[in-house]
Amino acid sequence: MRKGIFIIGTDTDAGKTFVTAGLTYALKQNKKDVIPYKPVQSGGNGDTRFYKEIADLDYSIEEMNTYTLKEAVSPHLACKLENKKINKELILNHYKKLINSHDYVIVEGAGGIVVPLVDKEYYIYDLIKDLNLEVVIVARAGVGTINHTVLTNEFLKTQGIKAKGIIINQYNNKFYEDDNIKQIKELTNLEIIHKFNKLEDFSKESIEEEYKKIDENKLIELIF
Ligand SMILES: Nc1ncnc2c1ncn2[C@@H]1O[C@H](COP(=O)(O)OP(=O)(O)OP(=O)(O)O)[C@@H](O)[C@H]1O
Ligand SMILES: C[C@H](N)[C@H](N)CCCCCC(=O)O
Ligand SMILES: [Mg+2]
Repeated sequence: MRKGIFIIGTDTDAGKTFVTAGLTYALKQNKKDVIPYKPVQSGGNGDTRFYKEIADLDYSIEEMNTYTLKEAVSPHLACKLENKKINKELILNHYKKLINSHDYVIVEGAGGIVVPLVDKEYYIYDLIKDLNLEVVIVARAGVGTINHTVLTNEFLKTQGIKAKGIIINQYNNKFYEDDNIKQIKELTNLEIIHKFNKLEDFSKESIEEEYKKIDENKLIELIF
């Protein structure tokens, strides 16, 4: 069976792209047919370039993305600045094509869960529902994450979107980070699927080293 998952963040810069590329890398290492998909990116095509470079993908940027917007601001505003309007049908059709031709599709959101794609009309959570996908939440390890993560999970519940678990990013071995994770577990009742360390050196080599620690089987079992 072909399978998709939607990666949401507790905020922009939480590490969705880093995690999406990591999951892609791990599945690819395991000889799985996987493609990452970023429906809407604002601030250029950095996310899809990152997937391509870090996971050594042969896919073109266009295969992995529907809308690239210039300004690094909320997609609804970035669209307005270019006189564009996101057409959800294009995204839904793009996703359908991918899920019909790959075993695993990993979809990355933009920013957090309540980000407008079309002003007053269409939000990231609407897209998740239209795609009929479950989500994985990417959360930071550091101070501020309890509130962000619990609010994200509570909002998902109001929308009837199921969270499969949480991936902690930028873990830096601090005592308060362990307590943050404990609090998040207790308050959300969600599984902590994986913990990615904070890398001092964000080079391809050290990123790959971090990705090699992923247990692919556990990942497939918990996410898909
Ligand atoms: N584990 C990590 N260790 C060190 N730096 C990291 C790590 N994860 C992410 N970063 C840094 O944080 C930045 C933002 O991460 P990333 O691009 O994955 O966020 P995002 O959630 O995808 O943001 P967006 O909403 O723009 O898509 C990265 O460019 C990198 O500099
Ligand atoms: C530009 C940034 N890196 C993302 N691509 C878009 C983040 C939108 C956030 C909107 C908001 O929640 O205020
Ligand atoms: Mg990103």
